[in-house]
Amino acid sequence: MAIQKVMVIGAGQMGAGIAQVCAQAGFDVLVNDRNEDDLDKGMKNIDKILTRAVEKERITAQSKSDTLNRLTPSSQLKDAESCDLVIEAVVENMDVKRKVFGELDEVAPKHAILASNTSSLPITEIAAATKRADQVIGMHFMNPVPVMKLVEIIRGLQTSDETYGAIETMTTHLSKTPVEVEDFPGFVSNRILMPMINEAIFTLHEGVASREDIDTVMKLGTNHPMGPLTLADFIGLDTCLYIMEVLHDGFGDSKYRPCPLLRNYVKAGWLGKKSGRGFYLYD
Ligand SMILES: CC(=O)CC(=O)SCCNC(=O)CCNC(=O)[C@H](O)C(C)(C)COP(=O)(O)OP(=O)(O)OC[C@H]1O[C@@H](n2cnc3c(N)ncnc32)[C@H](O)[C@@H]1OP(=O)(O)O
Ligand SMILES: NC(=O)C1=CN([C@@H]2O[C@H](COP(=O)(O)OP(=O)(O)OC[C@H]3O[C@@H](n4cnc5c(N)ncnc54)[C@H](OP(=O)(O)O)[C@@H]3O)[C@@H](O)[C@H]2O)C=CC1
Repeated sequence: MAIQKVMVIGAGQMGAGIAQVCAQAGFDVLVNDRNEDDLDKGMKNIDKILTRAVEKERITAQSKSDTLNRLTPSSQLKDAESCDLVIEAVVENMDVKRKVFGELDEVAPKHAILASNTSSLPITEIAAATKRADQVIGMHFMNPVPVMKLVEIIRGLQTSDETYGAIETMTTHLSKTPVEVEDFPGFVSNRILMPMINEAIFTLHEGVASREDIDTVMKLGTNHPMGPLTLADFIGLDTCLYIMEVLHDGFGDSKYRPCPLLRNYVKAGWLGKKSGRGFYLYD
């Protein structure tokens, strides 16, 4: 069955971006969050990004209003009963994701595909919380979603070819490039990116250079658009720590141990740009 209606769960930075690109591609989208304030903030963020796109003449005012009309806020998982695809983008925690998938399995129609935007967690284990493991898949968007062209598509052990094909087609429809990846911790993107970020944090922790100089070296010396500490703040330090823990546990190799400074910052509530403070301060 063709995908027409989508629910995105979690209206944080990733969920809002995913909802936006789905609506821009013509899908009807329910934007779900358990927290009314987060939901409101997510919807306002989408409006802000679309307004900026109109100002820059990248889209028309009509296209902005058509996109907004396709987006409907939702505060109950039960609303998934009308959807063909659900994309989960809640916190990077296996227990939380398994709970969401278990509940979704009860309410989503039998034909619906359940996708996770997880950065690193095993899709096979998330799928095992449902009775439709063949219809569960990883659909890993990159941040910021409206700008970044890649989606890693991760097959769990039981993901069917039909499910894979539907998500590959959907990804192309969103004007993104799909790449098929096996279900290994951190997939490809974060297995490579996150140890680099973690090493940058060790470099700061050991006093090798200041935060600004570490970022400058990687920006000017290796042409990265953002330095690794700025990028960590942008991703969210909690998410970076969760991903390092998944790599560390998943491979059992000490080379993935999270830097103690990263742990301290997360314990302090310094989660990066989203909390106003990480390696840098934000307004
Ligand atoms: C953790 C995971 O699981 C996986 C991940 O996602 S890892 C993170 C992957 N992402 C990255 O590595 C991002 C690295 N950074 C970059 O590519 C760039 O710095 C950036 C695209 C974020 C910003 O680019 P920039 O040139 O520094 O700034 P800026 O000129 O303001 O923005 C460039 C364009 O992106 C758009 N943009 C920037 N931030 C945006 C956002 N949050 N949402 C939507 N659009 C955004 C701007 O509107 C601008 O569009 P135009 O070209 O039409 O003007
Ligand atoms: N940040 C990034 O660069 C990237 C992140 N990802 C992945 O995307 C996912 C989300 O990350 P991100 O958007 O950054 O996180 P955020 O913290 O910005 O947003 C997560 C949102 O999900 C909500 N939420 C948490 N639990 C539930 C639940 N049970 N039901 C409904 N909503 C819930 C949170 O609300 P509340 O505040 O109430 O907890 C919050 O609004 C993670 O799996 C992450 O690994 C993937 C690619 C890139």
